[in-house]
Amino acid sequence: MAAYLNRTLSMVTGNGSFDSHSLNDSTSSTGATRALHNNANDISPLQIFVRAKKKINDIFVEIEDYVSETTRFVEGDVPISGDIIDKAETEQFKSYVLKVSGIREVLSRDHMKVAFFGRTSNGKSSVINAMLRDKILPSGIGHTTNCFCQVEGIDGQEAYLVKEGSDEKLNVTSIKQLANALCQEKLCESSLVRIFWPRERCSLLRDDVVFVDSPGVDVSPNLDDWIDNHCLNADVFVLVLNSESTMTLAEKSFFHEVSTRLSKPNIFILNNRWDASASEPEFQESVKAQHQERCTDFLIKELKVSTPKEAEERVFFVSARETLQARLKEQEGLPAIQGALAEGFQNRYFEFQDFERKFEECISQSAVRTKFAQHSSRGKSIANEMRQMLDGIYERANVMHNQKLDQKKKLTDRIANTEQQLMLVTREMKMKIHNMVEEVEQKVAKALNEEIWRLNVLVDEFSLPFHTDSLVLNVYKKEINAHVESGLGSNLRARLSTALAMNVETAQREMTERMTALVPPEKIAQQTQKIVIRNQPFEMLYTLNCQNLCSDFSEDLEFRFSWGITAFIARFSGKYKDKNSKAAAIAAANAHNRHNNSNMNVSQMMSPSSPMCLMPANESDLITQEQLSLISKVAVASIGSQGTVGLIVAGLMLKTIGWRVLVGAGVVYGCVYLYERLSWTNAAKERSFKNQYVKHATRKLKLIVDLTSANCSHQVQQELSSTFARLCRVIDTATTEMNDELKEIESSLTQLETSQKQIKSLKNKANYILNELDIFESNYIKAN
Ligand SMILES: Nc1nc2c(ncn2[C@@H]2O[C@H](COP(=O)(O)OP(=O)(O)OP(=O)(O)O)[C@@H](O)[C@H]2O)c(=O)[nH]1
Repeated sequence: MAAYLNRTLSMVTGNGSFDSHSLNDSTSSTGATRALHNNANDISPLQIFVRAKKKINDIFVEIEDYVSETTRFVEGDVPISGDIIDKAETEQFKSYVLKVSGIREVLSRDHMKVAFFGRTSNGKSSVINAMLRDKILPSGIGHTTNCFCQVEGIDGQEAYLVKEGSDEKLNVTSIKQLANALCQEKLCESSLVRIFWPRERCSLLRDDVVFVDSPGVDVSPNLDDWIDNHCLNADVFVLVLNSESTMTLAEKSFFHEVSTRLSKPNIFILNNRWDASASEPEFQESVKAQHQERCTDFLIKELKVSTPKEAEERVFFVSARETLQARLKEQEGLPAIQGALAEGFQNRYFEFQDFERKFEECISQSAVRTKFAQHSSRGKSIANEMRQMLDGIYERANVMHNQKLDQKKKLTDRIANTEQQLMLVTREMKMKIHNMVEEVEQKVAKALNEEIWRLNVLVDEFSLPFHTDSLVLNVYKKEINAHVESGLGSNLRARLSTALAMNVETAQREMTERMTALVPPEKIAQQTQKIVIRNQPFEMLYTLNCQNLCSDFSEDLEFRFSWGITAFIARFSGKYKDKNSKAAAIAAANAHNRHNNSNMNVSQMMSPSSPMCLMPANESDLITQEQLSLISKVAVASIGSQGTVGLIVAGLMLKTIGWRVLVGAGVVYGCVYLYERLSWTNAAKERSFKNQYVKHATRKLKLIVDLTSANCSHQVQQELSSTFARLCRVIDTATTEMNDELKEIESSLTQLETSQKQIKSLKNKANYILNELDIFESNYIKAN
């Protein structure tokens, strides 16, 4: 301080008078202190706070953008957010938005706060006014300030004040009434009146310093309220003492209270009214030394807030009134020393400036450290927490990415394998169906042939009363047709159906097992409805339709003597008839093979009108029929001439054998005839009818053996093919689903990769912010 005083004293003239021009020069720009300080360090201490505030504010703008971007990302941009980001994390990210906006809010209100305390009339308001170079706060003898008055800067030109709990902007001249203890309108001691003063008018306000004036510590017992309401965020405390007296217990106990509530508060002690010492120069040094010792002891020993070296720099002897007067004159363009100023004004003035310089350094450092260190650390912890959460999200995204890649590979292999296997299984199944169909065809043909061979047994079982009456006979024919049809059907069913159904079911089961093994079980599980083969077991339909088949049956119930000539002719012609029937059967079978139409209705095919039935198999059959008709004619002609021939034969025989033998033979012949005639009863007719029917039905049924077996094999083929087609559809659906799933996985992979890139970029941003805060701390906090 001595060097500083020597330097500044050089501006004072040799005869001890104050050179106001020198002072004016130095204070004309930003004030003497700042000018000196700027020259020395090239930067105002307060500017450190201003720059630090701007810097941390810029960083928090970045943090706010970063937090919003990250929140947007976790809330909406990540398509599979539910899998890699849980709700709690999303909520946590959202909470950072509020936290950062809260910090920015506090940051915008952050300023350097200096609070003035001391007994009434010690000159607190005067000191503030002197520092602000204007008579802003009311001052006067006695108890003037009756509430807390806070002076802060505003950007506009108009000063105004606002009472606590009100938004009304009051004229600043009313501060004289409001804050004055003598005023009618009483405010609570701890209430606050905020005075907004244009920044342009005061450099300290421009640099974000806020001044708080208080009522005298001796006028109120509510010191706790004061500390809670006005001291906790103060960066510097100024204890304004009256140098004409000594520090009181009230002042001491207030600061004791402050130092217990705040860790190492920055306290300056101004021994104000030091101009009074000029009137008693002989005691000046000893009083000063006494005050200095008591003050430093108070800071070092009692409050324990300063080291001895620091305490030396915290105690000043000033005159606020003189400083204010000098500064007001300077602003009016008048010399600062005009008027009656006590001896030693220059020293007191420069000491006031020295106080201001130390105060500026202290408040700037303290505010940067206490306020911005906290913000910086909060910013770091937010960025760190977010980076950690993003690390976790990235890790989960990575795990999921690998899982999806694995799923993609498995699915691709599965699809390729399914397609390949399906081709093989299809070939195998076609072969199996073909073999089975052939087997069924053979079995049915064999069984039907056997049943036809045993047809007489079935016909013999028919027991409806027989009568030759045409009406009764028609009903009889219908019934016997029905009997044969159902009998054949049930016999075939009994012989074939169970084994066939089992074979079909086994084939279907094997088919189902083979096919379903090609796709994942869960895909099959979704389609069980489609896989269920059938509710009822497979049953073969044997379409015989004897009614139509034997509709052309016409019985011959005329009596015929078995030894008569007609019978011989009939027997002879019967050979041709049999031969003809055989040819027709061959023709029908050929026609069936040619058409190979298994769907053709058997009855349709075998109806009398069917060309297949009537048409001979080939030209040679036609010749045979013509020959037959010729033979019949010869036979009839023979019967017609049998009387003449008989007489000739009888004559010849009579001559050669003798008449006795002939008579005997005639009697025997007659007896045989009689016997046959008499035994031609209804039962015999029925037998004859049934025999004829069996022959006819056998012939007809043989014609449809191939067709029926083809029909049956076709049913089996239909059954197995439809099962196979159904299973193919199931596989198709499953493969389509797998392909869709593959597409989904591929799209998820793309999204995950995009998300991972975004997360990486967000992590980098967090690192950038952390780095910015590190630089901020090393530039502004650790450097202080
Ligand atoms: N001689 C002299 N008088 C001073 C000085 N500072 C202030 N005063 C006078 O002391 C009286 C009280 O000054 P204030 O600034 O009102 O004191 P205060 O501590 O704010 O008082 P309250 O507001 O009542 O708490 C006023 O008349 C001032 O002019 C000084 O340095 N020297």
